[in-house]
Amino acid sequence: MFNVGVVLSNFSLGSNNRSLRAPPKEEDRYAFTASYYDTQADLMRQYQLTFFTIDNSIEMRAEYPKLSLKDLYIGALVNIHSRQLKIEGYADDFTANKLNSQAEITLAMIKPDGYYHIGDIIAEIYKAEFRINKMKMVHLTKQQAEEFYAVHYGKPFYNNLVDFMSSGRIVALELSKPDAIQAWRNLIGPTNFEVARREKPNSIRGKFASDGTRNAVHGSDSSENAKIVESNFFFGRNSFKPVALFDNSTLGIVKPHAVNAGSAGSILSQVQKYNFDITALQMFTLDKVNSADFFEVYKGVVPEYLNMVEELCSSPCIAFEVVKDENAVEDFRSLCGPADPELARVLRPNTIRAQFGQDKIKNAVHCTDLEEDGVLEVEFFFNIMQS
Ligand SMILES: Nc1ncnc2c1ncn2[C@@H]1O[C@H](COP(=O)(O)OP(=O)(O)OP(=O)(O)O)[C@@H](O)[C@H]1O
Repeated sequence: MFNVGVVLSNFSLGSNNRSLRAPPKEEDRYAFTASYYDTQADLMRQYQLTFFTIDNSIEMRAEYPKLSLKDLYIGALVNIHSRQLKIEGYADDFTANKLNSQAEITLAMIKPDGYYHIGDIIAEIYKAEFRINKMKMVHLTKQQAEEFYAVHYGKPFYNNLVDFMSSGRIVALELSKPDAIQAWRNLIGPTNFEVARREKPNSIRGKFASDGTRNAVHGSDSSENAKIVESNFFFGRNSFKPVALFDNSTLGIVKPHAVNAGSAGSILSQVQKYNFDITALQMFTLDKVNSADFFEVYKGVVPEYLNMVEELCSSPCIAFEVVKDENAVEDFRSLCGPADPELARVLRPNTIRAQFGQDKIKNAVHCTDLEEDGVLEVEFFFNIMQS
């Protein structure tokens, strides 16, 4: 049972990292079967425990069909047997060489004038086979906009650019795929909106830019800028003022299976098309405790409770605050449709769950059930989880 397993943990007890050295010889390693009672999942887990005498290190190996190679990238949070692990780096040259070339990082931004096209732009990102590693809606202060665009300080368009970039909500996204920087710049099109419209009418700027400064999106211009400067600017700190309104609002979550299927952009497009305002948006990776906390009210009430918890923490989800002048909770529930997608396809074929849901657990989106819980659920993500 262990031959298709993943290394679950590798705690080096010696001073050197064993995996960076020559492979151990047979006589240096001793293998055992072992078990561990996982209290979170209420399950007995089976492992192969290997002990390496050469440096007193261990390896635990177990079958793990839920995980795939695409889930493992630098910065990813993965939940394995009720433990949340952060992937921090590559442990050997083979992995680094093989995966680095497959996963260049770029920083994309949907600028304030792209706000009403957030869903459409995210749909294009998935269609072009980028992976979204991180995503966060923020509202830059003037000082933060000046810092981000410091390289243009003194140019004639600088003040206008800073005013514009701090004038409304933006969405920052860390994207990856092979040759991501160039691929994203090709997808967004020329900086100048007139050139974009004339020469690349189907590019993002060709479709959505409206003047020299208001050109809908941003893209990094070099690998160093993307990772060290720009991604860090948005995701390496938490000093942005809150964007959620916590008023007349309700919570939506694009569930992990729908994120993995690349449907998040199309789902958000529908939300925007029906005139809901998306006032906060962020990708989260929940652990099992957070997921169980969030669904606590369903415990003992709906038979699917445990499966709902498992699905929500299985990989990244995208939470968003939805605002409407009145009836936000009820109207958004109506757009999502019946909880069972099979039923939704028969009764309400235009709803989100009818179009993107698979079954009662993987039903594409979560929406708040009760009027009085709308703001509370928004607070769970954009107050408690965010901080
Ligand atoms: N001549 C200009 N007039 C007005 N605004 C400009 C001008 N040149 C650049 N800008 C604004 O400044 C931003 C940054 O300019 P830059 O030359 O770095 O272009 P870019 O790399 O294509 O854009 P971005 O950095 O936003 O991806 C542009 O996207 C645009 O919003």
